[in-house]
Amino acid sequence: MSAPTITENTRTDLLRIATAGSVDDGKSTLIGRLLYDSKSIFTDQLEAIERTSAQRGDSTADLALLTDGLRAEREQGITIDVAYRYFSTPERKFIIADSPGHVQYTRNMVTGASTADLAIILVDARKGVLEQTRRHAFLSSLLGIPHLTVCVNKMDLVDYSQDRYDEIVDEFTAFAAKLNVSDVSFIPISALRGDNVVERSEPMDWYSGRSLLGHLEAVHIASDKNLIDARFPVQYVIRPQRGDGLDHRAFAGTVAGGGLTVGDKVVALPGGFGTEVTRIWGPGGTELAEASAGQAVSISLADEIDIVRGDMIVRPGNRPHVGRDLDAMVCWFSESRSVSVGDTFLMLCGTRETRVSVSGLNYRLDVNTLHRDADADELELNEIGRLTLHAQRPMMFDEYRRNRATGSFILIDEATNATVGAGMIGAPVAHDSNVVWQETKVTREHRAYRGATIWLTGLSGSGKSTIATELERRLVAEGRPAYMLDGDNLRHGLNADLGFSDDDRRENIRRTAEVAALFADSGAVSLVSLISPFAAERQRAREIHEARGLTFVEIFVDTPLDDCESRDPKGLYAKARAGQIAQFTGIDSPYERPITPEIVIRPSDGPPAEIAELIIARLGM
Ligand SMILES: Nc1ncnc2c1ncn2[C@@H]1O[C@H](COP(=O)(O)OS(=O)(=O)O)[C@@H](OP(=O)(O)O)[C@H]1O
Ligand SMILES: Nc1ncnc2c1ncn2[C@@H]1O[C@H](COP(=O)(O)OP(=O)(O)O)[C@@H](O)[C@H]1O
Repeated sequence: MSAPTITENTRTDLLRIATAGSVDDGKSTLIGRLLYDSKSIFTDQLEAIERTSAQRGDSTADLALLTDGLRAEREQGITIDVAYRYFSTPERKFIIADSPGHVQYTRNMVTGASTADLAIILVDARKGVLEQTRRHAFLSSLLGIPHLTVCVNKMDLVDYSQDRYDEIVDEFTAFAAKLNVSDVSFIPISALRGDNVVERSEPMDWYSGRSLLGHLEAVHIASDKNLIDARFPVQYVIRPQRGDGLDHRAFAGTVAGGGLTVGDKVVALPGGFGTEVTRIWGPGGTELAEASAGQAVSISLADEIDIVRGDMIVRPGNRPHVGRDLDAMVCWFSESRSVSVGDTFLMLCGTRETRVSVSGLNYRLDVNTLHRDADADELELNEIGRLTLHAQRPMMFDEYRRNRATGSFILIDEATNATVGAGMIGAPVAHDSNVVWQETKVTREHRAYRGATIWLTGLSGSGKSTIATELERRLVAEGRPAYMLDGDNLRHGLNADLGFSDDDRRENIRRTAEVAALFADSGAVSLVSLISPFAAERQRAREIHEARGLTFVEIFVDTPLDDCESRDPKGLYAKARAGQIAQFTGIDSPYERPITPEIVIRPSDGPPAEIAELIIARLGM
């Protein structure tokens, strides 16, 4: 049976709208007007509103009752802070997140707006651009909402004055220039009277643009989505049940970027093992050929890899950052506690949860002036600042501006389980600049042995590990401290978060070089057995040693690819040839041969034991 293909799933038929503004700005009325004039209100609701308005003696239906009714519901159950209203026209479907404008505005706006395509900012024509307007505009830009629509409301109360409107447009434009928003539109409206909401306004014939609804129907959002970076955070692992026809485990989740197609080569992070997508199911179990961002699907993979909730399936050549240190803009929500350096929280980033500690508060931002206060030592309710966080286990993430789903997280108070903050990731952090080198009193002269690093490089199966094992055995037998640092083994622990992309291999080599240098510094002989395919990285490993006065010996285990492949001790070449492992060195990932290694070993040099003898003799150990 052939699976149906979804070629175009950009979901441009749905527009998610966030609204910002306080009750006084007429937000409820505006939403009500949109629903009312686009005939989206259910008749029974409408009758109830007309009844209530009549009871109050109002001459027209008070549309704010539509959303205020929701607010009353909300007050009973504190969990729903953001109300979602749905309506549609023949052009499009709309979801409006109505976040109440009270004291918790940051939380509500962040919660309601984080997936929004467009934010409506309401400005009262009489009051103009207020502190709150700037705050909302800033939050919208921070949240990466691609389109901003400023509705200058209550135009009827300023006699539909074009001058007043132009003044507000100029003032807002001047502020927005400092923000990172690419698309800002302005519409003069009267939500109460319906001017330019759904129908064009007669008294404002000087305005030639679209009505708000016309604008919402027309705004182009297809190109806003990240269709490039395939990201599939695993939410659940579905194990096969007897008789369900599933012969493999399946992994359920929502595609958080790009798309996945049956047959795609993928890797599961942080483990980094490569495999292939074999099947994709949509909701209700329909089999699909592909899935794209926003779709909830389950997938199965060709290999039985150990994947758990919180892991991420991505394409081998396009990976998110994997790391434990990151920099983020954090909005603080908690009334009961502030955040400062040293605090710990649970971080939920996509489906992955880990404990984090705050390792730096770089600055607190004044959202009105955009001034950065670098002296701030905490963030309180509704404040926004840039924090550096250190996670207990590796996190997979993208920069927020690249992917809002994989670039955001929430912070949870471990004691109360309350969500206390939300963050938008700026960048990974390489190291902590506040760390200084701690000198020790024990120098190399005090140690019984001078250490060194013997670095074996070569293709997989070339014999690096076999030779290193022989060397280790001989040296230890002679009482020399020696320790083998094998690529495979390190990848089970220290380097478990790394895969086989060029970047990950570089990091793998860098870390291993650092560890080898520490062992060598302690007086041991580090026996590194790492493919280490890049000349520049091997050179860096050498420099790490030489900078500390440590001996570094590069041994090139020069076994031709054909020999390695016919040995194939782990069956990996066969898998790589069958396309089951991507980026395999020598097959579809490069190996740069060393030009001037200290020693070159060839298969004709004899069995591994003899080779080890030879090396020890050559090095005079
Ligand atoms: N795609 C791909 N390419 C190369 N190797 C792969 C790959 N996937 C898994 N493996 C297994 O991982 C071992 C290599 O790890 P290294 O840390 O030495 O590699 S590297 O230095 O980062 O290039 C290597 O072990 P060795 O055979 O001992 O070298 C393989 O067993
Ligand atoms: N000099 C050699 N001559 C013949 N076979 C070798 C030699 N060195 C290693 N081998 C064999 O080749 C394979 C190499 O595997 P391994 O040492 O794990 O390579 P690598 O370190 O590159 O992963 C082993 O099965 C080993 O017995």
